[in-house]
Amino acid sequence: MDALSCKVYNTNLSDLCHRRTFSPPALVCNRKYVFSFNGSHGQFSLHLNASTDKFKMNGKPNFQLPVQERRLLGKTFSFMGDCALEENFPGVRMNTSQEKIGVLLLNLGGPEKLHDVQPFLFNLFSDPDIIRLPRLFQFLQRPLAQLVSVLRAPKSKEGYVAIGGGSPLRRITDEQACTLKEALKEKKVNANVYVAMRYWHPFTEEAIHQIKTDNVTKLVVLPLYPQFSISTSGSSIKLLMRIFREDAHFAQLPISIIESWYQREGYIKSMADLIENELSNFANPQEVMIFFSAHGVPVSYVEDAGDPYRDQMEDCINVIMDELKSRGIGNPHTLAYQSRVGPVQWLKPYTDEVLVELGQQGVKSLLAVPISFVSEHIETLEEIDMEYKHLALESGIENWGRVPALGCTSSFISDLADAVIEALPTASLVSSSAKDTSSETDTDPLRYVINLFFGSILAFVLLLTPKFISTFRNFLVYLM
Ligand SMILES: C=CC1=C(C)c2cc3[nH]c(cc4nc(cc5[nH]c(cc1n2)c(C)c5CCC(=O)O)C(CCC(=O)O)=C4C)c(C)c3C=C
Ligand SMILES: [Fe+2]
Repeated sequence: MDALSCKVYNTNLSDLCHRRTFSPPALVCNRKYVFSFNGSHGQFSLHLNASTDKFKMNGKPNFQLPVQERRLLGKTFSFMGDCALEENFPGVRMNTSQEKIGVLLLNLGGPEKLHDVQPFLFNLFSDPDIIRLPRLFQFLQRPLAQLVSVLRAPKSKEGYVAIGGGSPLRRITDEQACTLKEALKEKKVNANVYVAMRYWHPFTEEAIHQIKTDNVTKLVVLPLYPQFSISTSGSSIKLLMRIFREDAHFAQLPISIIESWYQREGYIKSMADLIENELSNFANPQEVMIFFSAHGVPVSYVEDAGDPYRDQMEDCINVIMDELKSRGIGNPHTLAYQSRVGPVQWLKPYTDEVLVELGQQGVKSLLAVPISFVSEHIETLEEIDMEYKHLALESGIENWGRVPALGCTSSFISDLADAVIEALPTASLVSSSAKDTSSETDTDPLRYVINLFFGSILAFVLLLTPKFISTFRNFLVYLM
């Protein structure tokens, strides 16, 4: 490891503008080298694939170091010109016996029995990242969650009854955790893999407790959502950061958080494999419309709160379609958003409306591709397989297919293992000084009383306005 010397010269990037020495590569796997250094904008990791000569910066494949001349000389890599990098190949490294690596998988969680549905919905709607109330009204979050969960529960239960009486999410996530542990082991990394659900068992707090008990010395946090949204990975990461800041144990633990990974080659190729495979089941594969259906979020998340979800989703689909094109598959495709809840505007176009339009336009064969989630769940098994299939057939579409969720597909899990390995060198201490403004209201009693006082007055005034009354009525009608 010490034999490494790795320097970058004269690049025009602000963070690489000085001569820098990188860390030794923390792990080498299939000739992939990962170096890290602290730049003025935070910690960076540089990924070098010695087989393909390609660089990745902080997991982004499009990042190109301005390299003018490259030479591979025996055991020395030399990059000259704008950037130079030299290293002696250090050989394969296993994590040491003192090092205990933990991988924390983040997921949503789902009710296992019908009896769990209402409390699960209460947990979901209590999350300020799911129902985003203006600051002054945040004290209404829990009463509103109680009301909405009770009203929504009967409709939700119907869905869970249709898929066998409960969510398969816990079982599938546990299987993914086991398979990931095995994949890491094959790549010479011994790690424990933990599951943290946001709204049902095993809750995030349970996983955190286990990580402490096991004396994990380095942690990689991996959300099981390919694309980032405030409402999914964002909410789970926010909760984790709060726990980490409040627990002295985690102040000493190097942690690396992978926020999104939809652009990873292994994921893209695995999705393309599934699509290619399902297309081959149609009588005329080249005529099939590839219909990506993503879970929606309210438009305000993207347009007001800066959620990158829509951009990442569109980018993800473009990359998958490029991969398919490179395999000679040039089918038409479209993207729509499903599963909206409540009276606000959600990302458009809506899946149900597009299906009807496609039927009217004469599309006869359609392959539905669930794209925002990597395991089967109520919205694939009930909403897509039952409701949307029925709607599509009614609208004139004759041949229907659906791509399965990735689940434990080996190429996909192997890629997740690579993502974990690549994230290890960037693990660093979570700053205790970073301020979490979302919890301020809960912890500052004066602010809470002021909010309660003015919020109650505002709520009272609003309650009397006709617009509010009709919005609220729509809201309830929509939920039931
Ligand atoms: C990327 C995936 C998801 C996003 C984005 C998302 C946002 C989001 N969801 C709701 C409301 C509900 N979601 C529900 C279930 C549910 N949601 C996701 C994924 C995303 N949600 C999954 C995987 C599941 C299913 C879990 C399971 O049991 O299998 C539900 C409960 C089911 C129902 O009643 O329809 C609700 C409600 C909102 C409001 C939101 C964004 C703000
Ligand atoms: Fe959802």
